[in-house]
Amino acid sequence: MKYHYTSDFNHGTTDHDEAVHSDSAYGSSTVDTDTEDCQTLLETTFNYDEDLINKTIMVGDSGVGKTSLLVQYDQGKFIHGSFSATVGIGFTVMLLGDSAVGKTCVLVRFKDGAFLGGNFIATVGIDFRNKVVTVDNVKVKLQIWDTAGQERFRSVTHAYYRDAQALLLLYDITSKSSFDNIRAWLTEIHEYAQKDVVIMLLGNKSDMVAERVIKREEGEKLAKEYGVPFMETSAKTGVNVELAFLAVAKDLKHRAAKQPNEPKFQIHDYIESQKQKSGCCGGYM
Ligand SMILES: Nc1nc2c(ncn2[C@@H]2O[C@H](COP(=O)(O)OP(=O)(O)OP(=O)(O)O)[C@@H](O)[C@H]2O)c(=O)[nH]1
Repeated sequence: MKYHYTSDFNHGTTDHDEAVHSDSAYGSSTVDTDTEDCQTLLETTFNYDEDLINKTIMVGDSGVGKTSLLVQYDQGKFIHGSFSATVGIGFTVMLLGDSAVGKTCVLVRFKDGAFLGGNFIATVGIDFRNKVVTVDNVKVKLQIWDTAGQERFRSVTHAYYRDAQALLLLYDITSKSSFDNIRAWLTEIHEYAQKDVVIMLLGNKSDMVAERVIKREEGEKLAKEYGVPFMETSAKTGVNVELAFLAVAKDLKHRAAKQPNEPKFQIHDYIESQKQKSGCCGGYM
């Protein structure tokens, strides 16, 4: 079982803390504990309570130790000599979609450049990781929230929607139900997310050519209907993963720094031009 909680999660009232390690922005890799043991542990000790969700924001001068305090709280250790100023401009990106479409794998591919193969371990609750990217010579920190696709965690993720500035909505090109559910996800997004949130539709697992059941054109058509950009990605091969995050970062950065007379950033054109540069595949809207 892939067990995640973030520092936003109140975990003071359950007794899972010692047995479970967090895999957050400062963690190295996803922690896979013995599946059966952890499943039992979860069933017996994880009493999810919506009321326990809270948020803590740390403020203070640069260098006072905010990041170190968070690492200490999150991992129980102090990282010596690791000071690097947290960059000033940052955005929150949320990954959404049915369970097993590949949200965690896409995030790990983007963050660590690796593919999490092997047994599928469903995310519990919500996890986050940070990655700094450079957009037009400006460092932009993306805090990326990986949500659990399973229905039973839906109320947890709802609580986070309104803080997200961009949403990457995934389906699996080998799963018709995950594609069919995209409309329901978009309805939910319109209900809970900010009105001007950046949305991108991703058809993941494009490497699984033989198992494909959703044509690229179907993804393109749906994206067009909702007026959102679209790409097919593969967490396994890495195709279009970085481009998806960078396009979103660029769009958000342009919005944040836009002068009154400056034209709006055209995310569709950007994606197209980047794909042509890399000679890459994958559809877009
Ligand atoms: N071939 C292939 N397999 C993938 C790809 N992305 C994910 N997978 C596999 O699909 C399964 C599910 O991946 P996850 O990333 O854990 O799925 P998720 O969307 O995070 O699922 P939840 O945490 O339950 O919401 C795993 O077995 C992955 O190895 C991909 O691009 N290609």
